[in-house]
Amino acid sequence: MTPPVLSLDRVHKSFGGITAIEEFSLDLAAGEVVALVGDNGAGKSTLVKMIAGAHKPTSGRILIDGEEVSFADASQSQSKGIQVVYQDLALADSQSVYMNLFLGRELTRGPFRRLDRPRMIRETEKLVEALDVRIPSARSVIRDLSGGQRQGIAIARATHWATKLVLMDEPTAALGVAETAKVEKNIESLRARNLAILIISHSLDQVFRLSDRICVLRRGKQIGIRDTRSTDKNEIVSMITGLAAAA
Ligand SMILES: Nc1ncnc2c1ncn2[C@@H]1O[C@H](COP(=O)(O)OP(=O)(O)OP(=O)(O)O)[C@@H](O)[C@H]1O
Repeated sequence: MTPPVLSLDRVHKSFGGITAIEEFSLDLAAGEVVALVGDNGAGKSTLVKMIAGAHKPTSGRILIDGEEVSFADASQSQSKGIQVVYQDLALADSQSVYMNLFLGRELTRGPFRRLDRPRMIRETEKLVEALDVRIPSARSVIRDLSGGQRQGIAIARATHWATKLVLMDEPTAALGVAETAKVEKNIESLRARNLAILIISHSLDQVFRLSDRICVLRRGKQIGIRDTRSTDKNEIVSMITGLAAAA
């Protein structure tokens, strides 16, 4: 049997005296979209950062393809095919689109390893066209782009490099309706490529549109996991808040 792409096994995280995650377990399969929901401070970002290698779990295990991993930093998770799209995007504002797409993995040519700008530009153009990200040019500087265009670039970068798992921390929080729809289409195409996707979203409409399963956190506690098709917003809201569901 193929092991899950990602397994979290009783992961716990505290920051000094603050418990951010009590104990969290989840298996995520290839081609599956799991939504992580919970109120502010529930521990969602902390969980994503642990998977991405930005934080180390205090205890518990993280497995990729059935193998335990312990990432010292984000570049180690990237080399396992994991990419993150953060709320604040982590793009280099003063750099061009194509340099951002290849940040840290720039293409070079010749014995002096000069930057192969024409190839990076060509590949960027192909990618943004395939993902329908409308930007003036691959040479545009990030700070001159709109929020939606930037998010498109962040997702294009994740799409280009991810081979297993994409983590998304509120990818559409700052976007309008049309831009959100485009991002959701991109998420669907990642799923179609058999990537596993863990998405944090505060929009339950979005969560119900995109996810196969919904995992609820409340103040660091894993409240439960539901199949999206066999639950409803009432139940999820009551799990998030701890209050009884409305009749
Ligand atoms: N680096 C840190 N140092 C200390 N405490 C932290 C750190 N990061 C997160 N926390 C704490 O851990 C808890 C969970 O925070 P986290 O950001 O993971 O929540 P969240 O569910 O992503 O919230 P939001 O929806 O507001 O982004 C909070 O109590 C937060 O203050």
